[in-house]
Amino acid sequence: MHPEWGKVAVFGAGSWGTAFSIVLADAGNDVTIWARREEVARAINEKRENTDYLHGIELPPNVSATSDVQEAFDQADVVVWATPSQTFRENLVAWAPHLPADAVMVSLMKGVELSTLNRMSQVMEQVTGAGPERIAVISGPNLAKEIARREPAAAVVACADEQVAVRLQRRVHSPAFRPYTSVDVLGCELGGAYKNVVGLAVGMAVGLGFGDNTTASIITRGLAETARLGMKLGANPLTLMGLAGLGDLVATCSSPLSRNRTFGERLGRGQTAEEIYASTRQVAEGAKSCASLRALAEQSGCDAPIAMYVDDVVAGRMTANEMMDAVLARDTKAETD
Ligand SMILES: NC(=O)C1=CN([C@@H]2O[C@H](COP(=O)(O)OP(=O)(O)OC[C@H]3O[C@@H](n4cnc5c(N)ncnc54)[C@H](O)[C@@H]3O)[C@@H](O)[C@H]2O)C=CC1
Ligand SMILES: O=C(CO)COP(=O)(O)O
Repeated sequence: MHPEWGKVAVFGAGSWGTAFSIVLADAGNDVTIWARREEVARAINEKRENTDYLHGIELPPNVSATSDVQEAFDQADVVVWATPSQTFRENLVAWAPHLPADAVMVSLMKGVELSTLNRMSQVMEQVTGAGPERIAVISGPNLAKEIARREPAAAVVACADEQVAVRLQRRVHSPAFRPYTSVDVLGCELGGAYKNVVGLAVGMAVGLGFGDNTTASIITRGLAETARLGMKLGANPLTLMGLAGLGDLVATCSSPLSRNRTFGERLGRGQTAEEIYASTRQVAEGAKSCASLRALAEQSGCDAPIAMYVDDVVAGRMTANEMMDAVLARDTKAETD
């Protein structure tokens, strides 16, 4: 390990927390993963594998795991959050008293809290009282399985303090993972949450049997919708054209590995959200964030038909087929309105 670096604590031993630990380890960090279940921590330490979430991937020797919060934080100067967004606040309230005072916190999560419409950086700020120089986001086209196989990929490291972003960039730059810096935390978070909702809509189109014209149209209008809300909220539109916006949108909407796209595909084939939830324990953030992004758009006076209709389908108020008809029947307008 680098002589000036502390340890990195990764909270969440799901697919992304585990895959990102490989990036961190390959970049030269000592990593401790906090796992909610002790047997997952034990499997990581003894079998060098997270059999539940990343089967068949051998973890590097500088990754260990624990289910003890204090042990996970010990010696950490960077803390990475990789749990589902909707339960993050209650988790963080429990973890915050043990958080090392100067540690920089990094969110890998891609969702907007339903009860408050807050982004994860806002939750971090509210619960821990940390300033913007200790709050960062890493986001991009990063499907966990591909990252775990060390397939080349890039992402954005965003922090309001550019020097902190540059320091974090060094901590996550591995031979297969190329990070770019940004100061646009809001844009990165919005891009990450919105692409999941658009991924659901694309999945529905695929499930209904439609082809590439349909999916390309949804991706493009999804990006327009993301940019419309993003600009209203103060994001840099170029962020939404970058890796945390367009890049992630393309990866999610094109890949059968995406849980959001798969969730949408099953809705398109006529399953209900409840049936899908009952058959998987993996998180599809868009199924919840469609409602928060819809509400955020309504609050901002922004037209957001994709978030609105996806929310209606997930909530069972409309079928995927009815959604496609409704989208096409909307009043016509100029493309750039
Ligand atoms: N899987 C991927 O390819 C990527 C995922 N993300 C984001 O990372 C975040 C985590 O996703 P994944 O790791 O993929 O999810 P996952 O479903 O694979 O794993 C979630 C992890 O959180 C834990 N967990 C679930 N509920 C919890 C609770 N109430 N309290 C504490 N821990 C809890 C689970 O035990 C599991 O370890 C999400 O916001 C997702 O959008 C971001 C980039 C890539
Ligand atoms: O965020 C991701 C890829 O960047 C993962 O997407 P899913 O959550 O849809 O699998």
